Amino acid sequence: MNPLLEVNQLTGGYSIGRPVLHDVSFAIEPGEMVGLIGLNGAGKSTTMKHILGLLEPQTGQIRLGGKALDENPEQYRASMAYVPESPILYDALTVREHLIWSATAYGVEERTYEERLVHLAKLFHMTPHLDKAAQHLSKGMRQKTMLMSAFLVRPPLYVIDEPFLGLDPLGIRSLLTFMNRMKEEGASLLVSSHILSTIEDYCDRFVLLHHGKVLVAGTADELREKLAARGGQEARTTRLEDVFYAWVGADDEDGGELIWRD
Ligand SMILES: Nc1ncnc2c1ncn2[C@@H]1O[C@H](COP(=O)(O)OP(=O)(O)OP(=O)(O)O)[C@@H](O)[C@H]1O
Repeated sequence: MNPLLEVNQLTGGYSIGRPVLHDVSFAIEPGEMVGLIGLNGAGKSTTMKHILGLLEPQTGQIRLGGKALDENPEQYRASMAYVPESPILYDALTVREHLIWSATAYGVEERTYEERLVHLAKLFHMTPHLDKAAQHLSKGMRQKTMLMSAFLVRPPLYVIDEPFLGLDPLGIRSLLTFMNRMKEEGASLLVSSHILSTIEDYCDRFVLLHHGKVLVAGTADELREKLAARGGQEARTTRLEDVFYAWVGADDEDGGELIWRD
């Protein structure tokens, strides 16, 4: 199967000569959910901005459906929906108006829009809030509005940055349920999070970023094996989150450059 998204030896960031990302490579197959994991400042959002085309690679390439952004910008952009870390909403527009705007921008037919709207509003417990202006929404409701706008569209790829912050436990469960459903229907998802334990059971694979480099990538079992092979035998039984953060935390204390060796 051809990957839907290919990030190939990406070096990039905000200014030439001072890259934030160094030689980052990973791919996502159709129907796969991949967790992009790392500490604050590891480069997760920067990687996503490159995938969206908001930043240009200094070296390396990104392909979506086999094509780079400049080969077919319209198709590239229409093939993904993005949920940013901090909700970006128009204060004066209601939740419903945001959803209509999103459906229109992506060409979702009216009947399909209505069906999806009812389902998503129910799932995220937003039915009573659909006609509230964004400025009157709570933080979690703002986040849910962004998520619903993305999920209305049903693109091949979802890029979701820190989706769990601000959501209550019911919201987190609704989101995980829906992401799983999208995955089963063949969509691909790239989800960044610090909270590895929340997505450990949902992601097919993980890409662990540290100081802008891919430290290690693979399934949860593969990561455990690799970590255990480094001498941490407890990695076979401990939660992946504890193993990973103990490891990168120790690296930061040493001030050393941690490089994964297979
Ligand atoms: N707009 C920007 N201009 C210049 N540097 C930036 C900008 N945004 C982020 N950076 C830098 O890029 C590096 C990676 O930041 P990034 O936001 O990608 O990390 P992250 O893994 O998403 O972190 P967090 O978990 O805190 O959201 C950091 O050193 C940060 O200071």
